[in-house]
Amino acid sequence: MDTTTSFPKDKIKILLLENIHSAAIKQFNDQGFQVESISSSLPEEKIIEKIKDVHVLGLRSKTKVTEKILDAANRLLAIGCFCIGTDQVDLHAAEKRGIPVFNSPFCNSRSVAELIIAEIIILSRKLGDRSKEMHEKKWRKESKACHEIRGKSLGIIGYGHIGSQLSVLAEAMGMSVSYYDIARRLPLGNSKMCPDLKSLLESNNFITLHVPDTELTRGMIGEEEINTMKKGTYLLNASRGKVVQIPHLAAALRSGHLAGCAVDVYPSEPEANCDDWETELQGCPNTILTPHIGGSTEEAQEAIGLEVSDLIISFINSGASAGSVNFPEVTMPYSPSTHRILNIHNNKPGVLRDINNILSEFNVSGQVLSTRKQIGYIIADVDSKASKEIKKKISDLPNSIRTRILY
Ligand SMILES: NC(=O)c1ccc[n+]([C@@H]2O[C@H](COP(=O)([O-])OP(=O)(O)OC[C@H]3O[C@@H](n4cnc5c(N)ncnc54)[C@H](O)[C@@H]3O)[C@@H](O)[C@H]2O)c1
Ligand SMILES: O=C(O)[C@H](O)COP(=O)(O)O
Repeated sequence: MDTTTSFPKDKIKILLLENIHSAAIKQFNDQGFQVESISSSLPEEKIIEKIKDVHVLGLRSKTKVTEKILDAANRLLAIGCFCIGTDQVDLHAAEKRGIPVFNSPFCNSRSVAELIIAEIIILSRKLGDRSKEMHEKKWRKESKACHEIRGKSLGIIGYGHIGSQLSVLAEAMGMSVSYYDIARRLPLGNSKMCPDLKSLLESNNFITLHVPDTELTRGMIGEEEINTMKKGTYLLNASRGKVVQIPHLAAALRSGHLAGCAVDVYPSEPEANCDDWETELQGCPNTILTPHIGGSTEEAQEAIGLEVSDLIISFINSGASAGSVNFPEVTMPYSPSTHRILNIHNNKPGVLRDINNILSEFNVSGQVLSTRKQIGYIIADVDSKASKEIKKKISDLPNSIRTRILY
């Protein structure tokens, strides 16, 4: 392939935050890209300072990518969320600027499901308190209010990649499973769908949350929902921190209404490891607190690193946007001895006519277009002799947001 027109690969700058797995760094280095990897997240003002000449930003669940950051990111081609959640990125603002956001929709879902199974047993046998006592030289052997999980009931809120895997694992441990979801989901094994949230809350020994952070889920478990749960229920949250109203959870634990809880996510979380982090849940009985480690296994992080870096490399090298969460998904096989024009434009009537008026003067061997609410994305393989002229004409159109030329 003639690489005279593509942006030189060794000039492409990638900034990775939050200790993204070395598998991703290796993939980017193998492409000849420049990579800077930082183990922590960064506050908005620091990212604004660094983002000016960055082409790809990689992050996990902590880093907030705001419109203010995107306004400063005039070279940014793509964002990679090396995790499942993408609520930390202003997806609307990224779309408007023609910046695709890629994520890894399920590589760490098994890790979360296994953590929840472990925590259900730990809570049911009060292992957290027993272990803490042993470290304090206290021998406290007792079976009171300690139970097997076989024959107990698990209510899953959010029956997606994590919830459904958890359903199968819980049934394998002898639990009965019900779930509540706003979408129709295939019940796996003998699990039962609850018609509404209330019926799930009032009928399960263990209740676990596996929903995204959305307008609908923020604060969805508050005082009323906790009071709907039977006395002695256990609550687990490894979804997003704003889903459960912590003060009401802490009160229910201290009053004895809830028998225990396991929390992995919090309304606000530190940008890096620290020694002074506080939550109202500290000191509550039979309470397991973990620092957002649901997806933190070697297996999950390596798989995520490979998956998301592959998606980004493919977008940089061929314009393929499959796997993005906020962008029209377009891919097109390579056409030999052509140059590839990538154009992202405002999705307005007449734009395609203007582009095709330009392309119609030249030999086009392939063209694919897809649109979303705000933007359209077109890939066209054109005569390499005319590609620079075509790129300039399309780039100059009033509704063009970004136009690239490859090969
Ligand atoms: N603690 C961690 O380390 C960790 C790891 C991975 C994912 N997560 C979080 O868990 C969430 C779920 O992950 P997933 O892979 O299962 O996502 P998913 O998209 O596969 O499943 C989410 C499910 O929740 C349902 N849902 C959405 N809004 C709902 C509502 N208001 N009521 C009931 N159900 C609702 C959806 O229909 C979907 O079935 C992610 O969005 C992420 O925020 C946390
Ligand atoms: O969204 C996710 O996948 C989880 O919250 C994991 O986030 P992390 O990669 O920051 O651990």
